[in-house]
Amino acid sequence: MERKRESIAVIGAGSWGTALAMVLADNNHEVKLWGHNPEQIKEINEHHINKKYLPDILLPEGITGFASMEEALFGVNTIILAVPTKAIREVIGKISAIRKEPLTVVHVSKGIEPDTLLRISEMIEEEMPANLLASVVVLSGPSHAEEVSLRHPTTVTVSSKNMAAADQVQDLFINNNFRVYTNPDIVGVEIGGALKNIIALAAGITDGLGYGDNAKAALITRGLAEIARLGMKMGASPLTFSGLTGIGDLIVTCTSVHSRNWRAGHLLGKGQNLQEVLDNMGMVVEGVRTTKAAKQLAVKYEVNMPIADALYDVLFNNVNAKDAVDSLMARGKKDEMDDLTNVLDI
Ligand SMILES: NC(=O)C1=CN([C@@H]2O[C@H](COP(=O)(O)OP(=O)(O)OC[C@H]3O[C@@H](n4cnc5c(N)ncnc54)[C@H](OP(=O)(O)O)[C@@H]3O)[C@@H](O)[C@H]2O)C=CC1
Ligand SMILES: O=C(CO)COP(=O)(O)O
Repeated sequence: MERKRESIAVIGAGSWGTALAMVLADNNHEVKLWGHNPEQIKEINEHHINKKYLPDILLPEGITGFASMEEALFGVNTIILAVPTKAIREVIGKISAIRKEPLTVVHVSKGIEPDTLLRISEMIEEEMPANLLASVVVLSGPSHAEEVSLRHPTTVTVSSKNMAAADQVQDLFINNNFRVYTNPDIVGVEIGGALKNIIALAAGITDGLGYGDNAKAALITRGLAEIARLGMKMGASPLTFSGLTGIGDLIVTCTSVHSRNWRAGHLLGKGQNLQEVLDNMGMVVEGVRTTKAAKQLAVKYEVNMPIADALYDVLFNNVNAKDAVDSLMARGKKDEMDDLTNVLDI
């Protein structure tokens, strides 16, 4: 494929920002990787390694690290925003204070903001002055940074209210290891990506409790049902939940040892408390904060979300993990398609 070389800034030098910077560098783009830790940026520039996040990976020469946001943004029209959800507003604020020209913002984070209940593209639209924001695109799907950095086959989806911008982002990233699809359903893509982390925490918990594949299959399937119920009420297409950002991301996050959400859940299931777990992770566990948002969304949209509710009780109300599983199993009888058919009106 004939590809125009572009200068692109990746904002956030954690696992995902670094892995995506590698994909862009492999595609011959000039990649400016911004991080807020000058020591880490020095290490990236001098040794081509991001020791904390991808310790065994040699970064391509096409990636240059920047600790100055001003320098990172100079001469770029597109940024990849790869920081945890809770840092989005602060980082967009920094960018907006510096930038004079419009930017396309590609966000790759998976979360929902508690209290405002905004999706990430909505947070960006709210935080960034309209004259600086050309388009917001989301890139999401089943994609652990550890495997992307090894150039293992990976598929993701891009979505936007402006699908011409999503098409351009597809062209920036797509290559023979990293296959990028488009989907115009931005609500479904963002909701699926954010809420699968809750189910992955729950799957880690059941694994930690010593339960088996039956329990995990139940969580993935019934988790998808509750994500779809909520997503459809929020305006998503039901079809999106059968795609990469729905069942695809649920499978990878609930079954992979790379998943921080699964790993955190596993430690909880083994008996550690939440603070101990988070202190030991050293990386973002988005599902914890998203569980608070999901609990609020379930109330707002009047959707039944028993797994999210049970997880909320384990995380924030000191409910014992085994007791939470027992209560889920002891609920009243239901039809498998209850609530889904109501929302679909069939
Ligand atoms: N890792 C993965 O495989 C995937 C992750 N994602 C999503 O990408 C997002 C980022 O995750 P990921 O890269 O994995 O997270 P990591 O924990 O690996 O890295 C987070 C990065 O963001 C930086 N950061 C945190 N707070 C701020 C801030 N206020 N200002 C500037 N930088 C900050 C961290 O810096 P410091 O080192 O100083 O803490 C670190 O460099 C999440 O929403 C995640 O769900 C999506 C798909 C795959
Ligand atoms: O979103 C991811 C894979 O698609 C990464 O999941 P974790 O944040 O649980 O590691």
